[in-house]
Amino acid sequence: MASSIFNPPSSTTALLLRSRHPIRVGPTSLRFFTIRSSPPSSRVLSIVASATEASAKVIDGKAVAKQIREEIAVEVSKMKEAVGVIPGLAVILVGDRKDSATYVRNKKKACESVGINSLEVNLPEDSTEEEVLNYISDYNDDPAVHGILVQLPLPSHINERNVLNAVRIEKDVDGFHPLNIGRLAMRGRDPLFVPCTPKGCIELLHRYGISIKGKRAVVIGRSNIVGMPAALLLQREDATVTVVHSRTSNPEEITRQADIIISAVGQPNMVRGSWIKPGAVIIDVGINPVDDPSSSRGYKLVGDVCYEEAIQVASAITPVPGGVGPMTIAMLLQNTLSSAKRIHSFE
Ligand SMILES: Nc1nc(=O)c2c([nH]1)NC[C@@H]1CN(c3ccc(C(=O)N[C@@H](CCC(=O)O)C(=O)O)cc3)C=[N+]21
Repeated sequence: MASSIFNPPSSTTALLLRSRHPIRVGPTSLRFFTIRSSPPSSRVLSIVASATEASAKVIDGKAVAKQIREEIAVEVSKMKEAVGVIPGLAVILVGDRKDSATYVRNKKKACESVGINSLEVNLPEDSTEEEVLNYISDYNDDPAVHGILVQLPLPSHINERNVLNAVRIEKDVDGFHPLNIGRLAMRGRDPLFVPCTPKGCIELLHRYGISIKGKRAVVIGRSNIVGMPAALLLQREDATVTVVHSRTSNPEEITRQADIIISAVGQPNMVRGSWIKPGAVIIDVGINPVDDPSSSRGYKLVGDVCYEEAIQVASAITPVPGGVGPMTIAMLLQNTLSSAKRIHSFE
């Protein structure tokens, strides 16, 4: 799979070309350069004044995800042509949480858009653990299925650990199996799959030419599905990583040292402008519904980071929606394709 560093989608190409250099992570961001290089005439002074209310570059996850889907579609048809195999993703949804149903529908649509087969089973809320395990076992043995995803969260009477352990690691496209996580944590070892959301965060940094090596990174949140694997991935990319969590004293002070911030806590607008070092790059994983009577849905989605404040301080930031969310799904498709390739020894 092509994942070259200077390979942004068409809508961001212009921005990157204009800036000539990739974004510098750290206090010397381009906007300060603009200010210093302005001659001191009164007309220019007003430009300088507005430039100090700088605004960060917006990292367009939706556009990058679209480009990745296009790349995957090409690979899927190549594979079909060469070996007659179509990658297949099986999604297991238990219960009728509205948000989960929406995510599953979006995953299905995304599969269709790139030519991946999607199988879906929607089990009732009161299904037993055994019933869920039986479906997993069938998909484990089904040669048309290359990836299995059990939508989380599961109803509380089902043991998540037993369920995730049951997915064959060769089909664990979520990357949640303990053996995949264990390999991710070890130097000199490689997991078969990297969890989709953290992988999407790193892919955004790569595609925007933001270097990670030697940078100070702070991950806010330590969940098994985002925070912890994001910290492991950043460390594999040679960042110096600190994890800030609910029991951290001075989270603001620690976060302010970061060149790169990945926030995955699920608290709307928790990270304020004062938490951010000027020029830092912010990847906001939070997708938090907050009441909004002016919206037709009655709510809107906001991130963990107070966007209006952050955009004044950071050099680049992902929006919510349109940032990490679409990348999560693109990475799921990528993992499913690479699983099918590996199982059929293609490439
Ligand atoms: N086994 C499992 N794997 C997952 O990957 C998984 C899961 N369970 N459970 C739930 C979370 C959440 N998740 C999202 C994926 C895409 C968007 C997404 O595309 N969001 C859009 C907005 C969508 C909207 O407007 O409602 C965006 O941010 O632009 C959001 C959330 C995957 N998850």
